[in-house]
Amino acid sequence: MAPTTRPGYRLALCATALALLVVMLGAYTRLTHAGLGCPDWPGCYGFIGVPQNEAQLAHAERHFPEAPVEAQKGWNEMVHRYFAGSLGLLIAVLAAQAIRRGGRDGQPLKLPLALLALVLVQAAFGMWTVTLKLWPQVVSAHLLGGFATLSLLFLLSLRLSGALPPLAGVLPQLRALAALALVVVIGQIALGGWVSSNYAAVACVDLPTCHGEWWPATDFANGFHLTQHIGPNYLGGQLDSEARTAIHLSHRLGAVLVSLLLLVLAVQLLRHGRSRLAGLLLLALLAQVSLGVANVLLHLPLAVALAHNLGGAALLLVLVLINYRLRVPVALKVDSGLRLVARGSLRRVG
Ligand code: HEM
Repeated sequence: MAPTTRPGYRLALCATALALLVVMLGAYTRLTHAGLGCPDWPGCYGFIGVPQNEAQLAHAERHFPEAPVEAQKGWNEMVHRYFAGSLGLLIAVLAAQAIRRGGRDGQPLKLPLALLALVLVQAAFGMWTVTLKLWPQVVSAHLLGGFATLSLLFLLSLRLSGALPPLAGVLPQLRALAALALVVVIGQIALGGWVSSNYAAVACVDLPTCHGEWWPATDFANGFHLTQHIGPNYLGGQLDSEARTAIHLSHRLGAVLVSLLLLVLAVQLLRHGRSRLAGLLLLALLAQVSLGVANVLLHLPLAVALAHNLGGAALLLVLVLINYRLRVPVALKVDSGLRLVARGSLRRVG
């Protein structure tokens, strides 16, 4: 039986693609040091675009003397905001449609509502990113929120796609392993955000050693002092070299842990006949580790840093897909007279 998609599927898919673009634009803004390209929010020096003519530039100088206009950085920031705003509207439409359908016929309701709440929180974090002048805690939370929005939209698309999940029983251990892998990858993404927002990417420029040593001088207490408030302006980073080294090394060690765990998961998927999922996982992992290594050895070229961000998103989506495939969230009728009644179990009907 060919799977039939549910209403809202195409819109959810468009929103997922747009979320990926917004995440990439956010990374571009961060990596081009344009996070403070507009010193206010939601406007830019009080305008809906970047100040251009003489009167607007004079207004900007009068009201924001400490932040001279840099048109390119301003546009990087504003383009990200406009695309993020459009994504918010799209999610609001998805939520309104879900409310109208009232969760009938297995249509998701809680997920679109959770997405709406999340995108509103993201808007607030976007504002704090600017008003708290790139405080790393806020920048990292904003990055994680972006990845969460993307993953949940992808999950919504999967649930609306109507594709039948595999029928064969799945071992609870395999499901638990996949769930653990998802959590660990989220942790690694958070660490990556912390590296980026603390400008620790080039804290070590050799690999696998750092400063020519296997374990150089590090300061974990300051590197992970989450309530620290050094400022006032965090652009370019404020931590000293040893604290940045600690952050950088943690992300490397995290990558080793992630790789080992994902390799075990891939082997288990293969053993359970899920070779395509295993292949996808290995491909995403290999690409992400290679891009991470290239980031270090080539001293963070913009294109590689952007691709590493995209790779993190791809790895996350692959894990969402695997976890979804290993679970059976809704009752689905199938031709053979078998009905899927609960997570992975089969019952004959009729
Ligand atoms: C294995 C899975 C990995 C994941 C999921 C991951 C994820 C991430 C993410 C999400 C970021 C933040 C990007 C941004 O802010 O735009 C990041 C940053 C970074 N990662 Fe990874 N990473 C992984 C492996 C590695 C490896 C193996 C290395 C190198 C040894 C590495 C080096 C870096 C560096 C240098 C940055 C900072 C880039 C910047 O400042 O923008 N990563 N990582």
